[in-house]
Amino acid sequence: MKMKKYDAVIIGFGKGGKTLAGTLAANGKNVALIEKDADMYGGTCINVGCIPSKSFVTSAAFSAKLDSSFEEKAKLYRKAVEKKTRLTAALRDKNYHKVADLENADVYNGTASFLDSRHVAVALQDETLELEADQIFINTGARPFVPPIEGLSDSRRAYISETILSLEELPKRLVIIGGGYIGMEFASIYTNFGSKVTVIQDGEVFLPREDRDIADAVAESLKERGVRLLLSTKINSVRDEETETVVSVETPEGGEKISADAVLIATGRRPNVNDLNLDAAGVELTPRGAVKTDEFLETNVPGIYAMGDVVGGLQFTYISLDDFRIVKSQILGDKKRTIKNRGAVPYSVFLDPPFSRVGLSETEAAEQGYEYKIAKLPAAAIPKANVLGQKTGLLKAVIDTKTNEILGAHLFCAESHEMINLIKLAMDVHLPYTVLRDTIYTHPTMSEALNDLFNI
Ligand SMILES: Cc1cc2nc3c(=O)[nH]c(=O)nc-3n(C[C@H](O)[C@H](O)[C@H](O)COP(=O)(O)OP(=O)(O)OC[C@H]3O[C@@H](n4cnc5c(N)ncnc54)[C@H](O)[C@@H]3O)c2cc1C
Ligand SMILES: NC(=O)c1ccc[n+]([C@@H]2O[C@H](COP(=O)([O-])OP(=O)(O)OC[C@H]3O[C@@H](n4cnc5c(N)ncnc54)[C@H](O)[C@@H]3O)[C@@H](O)[C@H]2O)c1
Repeated sequence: MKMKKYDAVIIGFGKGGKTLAGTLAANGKNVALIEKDADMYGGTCINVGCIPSKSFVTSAAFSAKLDSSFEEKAKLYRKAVEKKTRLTAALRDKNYHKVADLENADVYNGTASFLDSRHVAVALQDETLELEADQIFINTGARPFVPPIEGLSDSRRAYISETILSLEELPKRLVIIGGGYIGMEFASIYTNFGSKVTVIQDGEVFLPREDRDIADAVAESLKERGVRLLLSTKINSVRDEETETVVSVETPEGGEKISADAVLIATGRRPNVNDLNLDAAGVELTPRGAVKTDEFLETNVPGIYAMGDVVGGLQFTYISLDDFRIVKSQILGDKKRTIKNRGAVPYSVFLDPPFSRVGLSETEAAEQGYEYKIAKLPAAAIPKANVLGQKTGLLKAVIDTKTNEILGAHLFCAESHEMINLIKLAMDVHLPYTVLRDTIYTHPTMSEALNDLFNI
């Protein structure tokens, strides 16, 4: 086996890994970045995750505004797939060159597995290389979990998010298994494209982590847009027939057979550790199968770190990026940034309108014994929401009555994915809510709604 020595080996071309490769190289280190799939340079986000799905969100919202037949919508959908494919190809190329063109960084297209705690084998197409480094970074992401439902893995009409993004024929009837992030976003996307969407959720509570008033507003909006939500529903089997697939379910009201042209599996993503041969390095896993790290993202083996989805925490691109910041702080900086002090982590579910959240819900604030007050505003009261024709929604914030600081916020309204970042910043720097209430915002914008939301 040919051998090569580096200062750092990074396994996986995800957000954390590629950013770290550039930073280490800029700091004079020799770096190897290993990616097993040449169609995945740049990672999940730009190839099969955030970016292509948000390209679909935009195309679908445009399609929803048109008063056209299903056939015309199917044509627009095909164009949306083409647009998404062009976009991801351009980003992939850009991402590849951003690392591969660096003088002291090499990109290898092969599957990496540990030989021991300092050596990694890379299975290239026609040979296997051995790479040695004192620092090794695992950034291998996550892969979809496919539940053991009879007929599901064999169905030729069953897709995961990666593959449905390339399905060129708009399904007339789409069944989505799972009502989490991917389930909700794809339900919103495909209903806007013109599909008849049914979401099947095993749990009895819709959006279980959110306050009921907000979850109810989101569920109501999806139903009004034509999405059928089945809760507490067990799937017995998925069976392909000649022209359709039949999903047999047990709902609280009894058994039902749902016909579909496509079935999307959106039942969570599990850390990608299978190929890594972690035992050889002595790297431990958590009970849920993620790479176990301390708060500085170092594994139990000194010199081996992990970043992103493979760590088993929140699965967002910006968490992978922040993991990079933590690792950078460890190996090049003051060692102060950790997963405990990275601040409030906001999230957005890109529905139409989007739903965004940061910090505590009202239920959590009550459970944790805070004395709090609630600020609420219907989206219909916001001038910009009326301009946009997006009057659906509700904004809610939880405020600590002792400190006047914001404990958390749920924003279900147009542009909430932008607004939530303002609230996150206010929380991180411990601003009293009155600052957001009294500040000048440009007009007409959705952000200016914070003047009114916090006017309590
Ligand atoms: C449909 C969808 C929509 C999403 N939307 C959003 C969103 O809007 N906002 C958001 O923040 N997040 C979103 N996410 C989540 C986000 O994409 C992930 O959290 C993020 O991309 C994870 O990045 P990462 O750095 O952990 O690794 P990844 O980007 O997953 O990269 C890991 C890479 O490692 C490679 N690899 C794996 N094993 C090996 C091996 N043994 N050897 C070599 N290479 C290997 C893989 O091929 C992959 O390219 C979405 C995810 C999906 C699926
Ligand atoms: N906007 C965003 O930031 C965004 C968008 C998409 C995905 N993501 C990331 O991708 C990850 C994966 O998303 P996801 O939606 O696959 O996972 P998820 O964990 O968010 O949701 C999975 C859902 O499937 C349900 N489920 C599981 N097995 C089932 C079964 N047999 N029948 C019916 N329902 C079942 C679960 O109860 C859960 O509600 C998320 O954790 C998220 O971090 C983020």
